[in-house]
Amino acid sequence: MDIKIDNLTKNYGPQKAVDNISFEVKTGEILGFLGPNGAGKTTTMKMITNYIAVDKGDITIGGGSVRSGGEKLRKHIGYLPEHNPLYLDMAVLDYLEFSAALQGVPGHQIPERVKEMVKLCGLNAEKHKKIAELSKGYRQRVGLAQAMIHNPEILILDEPTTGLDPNQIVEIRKLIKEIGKQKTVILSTHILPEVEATCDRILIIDNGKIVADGTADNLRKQAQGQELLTTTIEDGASEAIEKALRAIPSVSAVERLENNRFEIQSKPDMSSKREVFKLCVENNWVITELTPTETKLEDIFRDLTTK
Ligand SMILES: Nc1ncnc2c1ncn2[C@@H]1O[C@H](COP(=O)(O)OP(=O)(O)OP(=O)(O)O)[C@@H](O)[C@H]1O
Repeated sequence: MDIKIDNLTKNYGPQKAVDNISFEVKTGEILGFLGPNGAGKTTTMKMITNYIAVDKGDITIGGGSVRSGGEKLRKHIGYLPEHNPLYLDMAVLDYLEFSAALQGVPGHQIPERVKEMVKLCGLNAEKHKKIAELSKGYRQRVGLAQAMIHNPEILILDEPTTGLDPNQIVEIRKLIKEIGKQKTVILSTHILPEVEATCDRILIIDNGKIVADGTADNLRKQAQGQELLTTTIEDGASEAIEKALRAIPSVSAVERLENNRFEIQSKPDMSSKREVFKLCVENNWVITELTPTETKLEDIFRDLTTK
């Protein structure tokens, strides 16, 4: 089920939280929603899940507008809110049965659905415990199970791995990736490697506006523009090597990192690899390292959101 967002705007009084954004998410796609604190991620997610009303613009889910059919559309959506509200006094199984009934799962299907979610979310060993007795990570798993209990076609996950230990993070990411093959998933996070590990596409929002939309590779390419190489060249004096590198016509800047290790920036749309190689052959210098430096997602994020 596809989600289409058209010119969506939300204000809280004078505070503009979401400012005229448009994007689409297709079935089978996992979209990573990134942005600094207060960027508008949760507000957007709350509008998609119909927890708060849209001010301007529209959201269509499977072709139906949230403006006219919000209640009906809710059954297609599973939502893990940022603070994962749970009934702490309930046992895991009771809570999941209760959530299933709330979400309109027919009574005779509830035991089977609960069983499936317990298995999928790795809750078997904890299923008889009260939620209050669970660790943070297991509470998060219960939140995920609750979000998926009615087998929704769309999953909206607000910071799903917050508070999890590294092992649990890997497991929950695996789980989301698996689920995302058939469903439409939007997840927000502050953890940049998480987006690379889990998401097909990244949307970066800042001050209520979309500032980037694409795959991690695309964003990197856009940000890179210029080739950046790290090289170690041996068997020559570092001053002479640096001078010769600077003289290569395609090179725009050279920075010496350590003794004979340099960072070479090429001019826009030019590559210096072959010239560096030829230079070393001519001078009997030996290249022991020549690697293109990847722009990190962190750098792209900082670049786009700290203006
Ligand atoms: N109920 C509210 N009343 C007034 N302002 C609000 C309310 N909820 C959010 N805001 C404001 O709207 C803006 C967007 O907030 P939102 O919670 O959507 O950001 P976010 O990207 O989810 O941030 P975070 O990463 O910190 O969770 C912020 O300036 C915030 O202070």
